[in-house]
Amino acid sequence: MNKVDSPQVTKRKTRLSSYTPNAIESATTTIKLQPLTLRDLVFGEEEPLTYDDLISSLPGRRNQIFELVRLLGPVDSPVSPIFVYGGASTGKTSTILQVFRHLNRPFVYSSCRTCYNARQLFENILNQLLLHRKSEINGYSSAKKCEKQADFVNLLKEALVGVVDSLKGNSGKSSGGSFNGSMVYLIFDSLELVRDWDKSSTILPFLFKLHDILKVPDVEDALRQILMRNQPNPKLYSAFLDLVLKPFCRVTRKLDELSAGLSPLFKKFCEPLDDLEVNPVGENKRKLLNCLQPHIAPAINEILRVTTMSSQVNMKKKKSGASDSIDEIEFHMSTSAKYLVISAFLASRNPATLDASFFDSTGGPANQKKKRKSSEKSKELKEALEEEQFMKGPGTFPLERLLAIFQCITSGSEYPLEEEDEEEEEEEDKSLMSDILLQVSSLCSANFISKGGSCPLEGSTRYRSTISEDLALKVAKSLKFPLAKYLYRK
Ligand SMILES: Nc1ncnc2c1ncn2[C@@H]1O[C@H](COP(=O)(O)OP(=O)(O)OP(=O)(O)O)[C@@H](O)[C@H]1O
Repeated sequence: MNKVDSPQVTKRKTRLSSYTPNAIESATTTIKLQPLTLRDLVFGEEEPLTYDDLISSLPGRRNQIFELVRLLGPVDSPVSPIFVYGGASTGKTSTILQVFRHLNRPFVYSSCRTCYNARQLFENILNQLLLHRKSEINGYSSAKKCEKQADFVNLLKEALVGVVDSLKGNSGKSSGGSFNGSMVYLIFDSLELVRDWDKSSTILPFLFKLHDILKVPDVEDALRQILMRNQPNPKLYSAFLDLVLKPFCRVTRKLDELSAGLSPLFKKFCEPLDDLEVNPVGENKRKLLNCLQPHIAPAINEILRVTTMSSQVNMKKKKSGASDSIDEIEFHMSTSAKYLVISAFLASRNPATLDASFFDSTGGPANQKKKRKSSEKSKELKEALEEEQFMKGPGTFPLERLLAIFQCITSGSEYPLEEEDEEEEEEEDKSLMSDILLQVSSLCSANFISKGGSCPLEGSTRYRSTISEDLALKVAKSLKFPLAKYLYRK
């Protein structure tokens, strides 16, 4: 590691300390000392990087840095969503975070690797915007409970307005120093992982549309004017739009979709009326709303279904692409490589402290009954681990742990590597262990396992499984390996 890299790693940790698993304890200490401030919305506490330092901190990324800075534009200028993609560990995250450090602009960073469901992702973003950190004091609870997209939009708007006002009020100054602009950028890392946990396939299109959805108040007036054109009963239609335009605009701003969705709903709205030229106000308007209410949600759902249909088709295509590759695994991946994939998955998913309880001396799953008998203490341990696992997401592990799990699950006579006679099996075992590093390296290249930076304390490289539970279960099924028995469940 060269001299430029070392400070970079330290500084990145400072900015992201509240999201990285290892920093939970130090984060707790920090809360007691200092509440979060607006200054925590910019990268770290150190001085911003100069452009030259930025370029030299990321060799080979000059063009990408230049392009990113260009796309982000001058301070406080509107920016369309930017999608950054590229091979694993090619510096996407580092480049983006370092660019923000250089620009010294406020941002919120959430990784879909550590936030592995919609609720965690939404709450993580809101926590940062509301300068809220989970801690012992607040019982590790989030600032807001939020699971649904519609709730998230409302809470996000509220939080953004608050932050932007504060940023403006601070005129870029805070106790920790200055920062540029009064705009907050939302950065989503490892977005591709959303496909693994969002079975409804609505989160990705939603996130890509978030930029538009948040602009709703600006465009609502324009949409209203367009929709009002040629309406025979403008007062009635205007009253109707008062009730429905806002919730509909959260789902789509496309005129064709809006007109198609609003038209049948307007008919329902008119049903109880004898006189269509009426201007419903007060009690009358409330009565009409009550009649309309049961029809609003289904109509919005229908629009949502239509707007996400095309994305779903794309997703399905991608998914079928993925299942093709799963089928390919059936044919092209060796038995030992499959076991390695499963071992890595278990190492990432299960807390290391529970390894002993999952594997007995013969490599089989440990006796579950024995585990259940073990009293209050193990219950507490389980709860603590559950919390820990929840905070961490898929964990990293050293090579030794991977090999230990691999050995355990392959040495059990119940699940032999191949159906061979004993002598051949021994030979196979030897050659397996000798080329295992090669196989791990191949799995890293194929992106089944990702290789993280080395831990400065341990000095050894750490790995992480990148596959979803679905894929792990499919690989396990092909080996007739009972993966579920080895998985730590909440
Ligand atoms: N061009 C580069 N210069 C210096 N360090 C780099 C460069 N590219 C990657 N790295 C280092 O490699 C490691 C992985 O980088 P990073 O996490 O930014 O990659 P990524 O593309 O975001 O990875 P992933 O695909 O897993 O999301 C980091 O330690 C980072 O500092």
